[in-house]
Amino acid sequence: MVILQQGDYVWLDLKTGGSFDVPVGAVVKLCDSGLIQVLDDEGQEHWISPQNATNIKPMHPTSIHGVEDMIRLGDLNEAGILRNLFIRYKERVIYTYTGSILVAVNPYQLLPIYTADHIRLYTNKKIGEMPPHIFGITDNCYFSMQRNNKNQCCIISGESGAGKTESTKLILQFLAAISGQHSWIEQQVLEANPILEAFGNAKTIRNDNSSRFGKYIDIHFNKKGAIEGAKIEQYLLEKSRVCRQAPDERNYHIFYCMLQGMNPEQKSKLGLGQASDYTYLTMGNCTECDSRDDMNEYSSIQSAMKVLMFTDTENWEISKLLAAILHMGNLRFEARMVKNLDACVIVCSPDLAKAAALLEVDLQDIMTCLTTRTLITRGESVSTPLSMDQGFDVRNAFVKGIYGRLFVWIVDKINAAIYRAPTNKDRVIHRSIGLLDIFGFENFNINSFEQLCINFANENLQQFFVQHVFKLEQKEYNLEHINWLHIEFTDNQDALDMIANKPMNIISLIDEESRFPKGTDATMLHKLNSQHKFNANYVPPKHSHESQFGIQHFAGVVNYETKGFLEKNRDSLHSDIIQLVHSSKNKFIKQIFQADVAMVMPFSDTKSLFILH
Ligand SMILES: Nc1ncnc2c1ncn2[C@@H]1O[C@H](COP(=O)(O)OP(=O)(O)OP(=O)(O)O)[C@@H](O)[C@H]1O
Repeated sequence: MVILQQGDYVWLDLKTGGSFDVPVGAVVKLCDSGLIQVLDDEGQEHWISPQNATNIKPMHPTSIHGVEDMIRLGDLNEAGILRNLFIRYKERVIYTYTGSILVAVNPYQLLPIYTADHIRLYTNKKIGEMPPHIFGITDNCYFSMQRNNKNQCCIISGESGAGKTESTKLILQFLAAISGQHSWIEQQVLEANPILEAFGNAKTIRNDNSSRFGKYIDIHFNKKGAIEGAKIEQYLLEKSRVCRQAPDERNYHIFYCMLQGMNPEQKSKLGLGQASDYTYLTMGNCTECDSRDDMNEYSSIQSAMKVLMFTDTENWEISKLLAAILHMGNLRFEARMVKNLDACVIVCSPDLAKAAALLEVDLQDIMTCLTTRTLITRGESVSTPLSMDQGFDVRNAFVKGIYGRLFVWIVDKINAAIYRAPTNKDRVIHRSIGLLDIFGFENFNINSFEQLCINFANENLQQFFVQHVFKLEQKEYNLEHINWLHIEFTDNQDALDMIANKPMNIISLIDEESRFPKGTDATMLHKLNSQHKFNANYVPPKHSHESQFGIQHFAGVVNYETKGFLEKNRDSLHSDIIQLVHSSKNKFIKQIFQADVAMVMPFSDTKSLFILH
């Protein structure tokens, strides 16, 4: 039995029955009148009868005022962790350690904790010597690299809007400051961010500046510890956003910035108007974003591009492609019937002419490519009409293809400026810190192929964590015959095996069905069900007409809607589009499609046979 006194801190289990039901912290206000009166952390009063006192448990002293390192918590459970973060957050303390992990809670306001003084205070200090801080963990990382001559890596993970990108920028800022040279290369590394954000970030309902791609920045240091270069890798840009945005969301910032910031003369050369003129920019019914200044951003992007050695010509070529994308988005299709087959035509419009002019392709060729498809059977090419929906799909795939390749080209261009491959001599002293800024686990009302890819990436990160924190650590204890209490943990290896490792895994079945000409989302789901229905990590649809399947991820079950899965996975352009690019007089578009065009094998004078991955 628990005897409580006024002023005691307790855990109060309200058992609300919700999916996220954890006890909350509370303080005892009265307990001499039969009932116990408690006030919880959120300011709610509760009267508890002694019979219900099982709902109340005394709080460990470490949880009462919170701790800087949660490893020290006596109540090391979900409630203990959440309360610890909560009471610190109320005091505007956003950083807390859990051993070598830093937990950051987004303050959504500028706190005065990133000044030059803070940089000085955290430089060359041991973890624990100063209160938890992103600079503290970065300093630790930098000095481990220097002292132990070992490459380091920071993994930054969290849900959208949690503050990953801001944290990455703060880490970079600290590293630039302590590495001490303020060199040109250092400035170039810092200026890569505005460019990446312009082309890879967008306003979503959760975050006005949401990164729609993952990135890994490897920062290289010379033997004196100064930044001497960096290399950026990008993953999984959300290309669908170029053609479609959910309500209250925007397309990539660069489009709006360009329309606001470009001078009228340039705009008229590109035939551009304002954001509200373009279907691709208005699908979310939102062309402006309160927290952003598109016009000013445009000039920052321009100067960052100069720092990263984008020439004026390259810059102009990029603008031409962006403008062409906007004009393509305004094309109108009309349905027709041709020889009893669904067909379509493109309505002649200034947008069509402008797109053709900017892409430097024949107007008639664009029309043909977007409304028909050439099939090659037994050496003969046959043209079949596309339905209006198919025409839209081909147009959108083309546009996504341009934007996706443009993004890759831009990252390559940045790398050309900031990356210097180490010579053999350098390799010995070459040291690096890698920063992984990657999308966190996602579970929306409707989850699609993108969420499967994102959650798969997170399953891998979780396994990395499980390996290092539990498996390898416990193995070492055993080897050294250390007496220890086995720690229970959930190993997600089985889920990973089912998704991507074992034969007939989910990804391989999706891939296989995507390559199969007659494969549909439904046939794919059928194969997934037959293969995995008895796997504990697979949740088959309850009814045969359902188009969803579920996966038991480490962070919970996610249901995936399979409609559209194969189209997204195929993601390759049909051969006529590659042929169109091949015929273009625009050298830049040819350059960004280089790898695809190289796959074109001459077949006859006018037609080609394509082997696409
Ligand atoms: N340390 C911080 N101090 C002040 N504001 C912050 C901090 N971290 C994040 N924010 C605010 O939160 C917003 C969202 O942060 P950020 O873009 O870094 O999230 P994210 O985790 O990278 O999200 P996404 O996955 O959508 O890209 C920022 O634009 C900024 O306004």
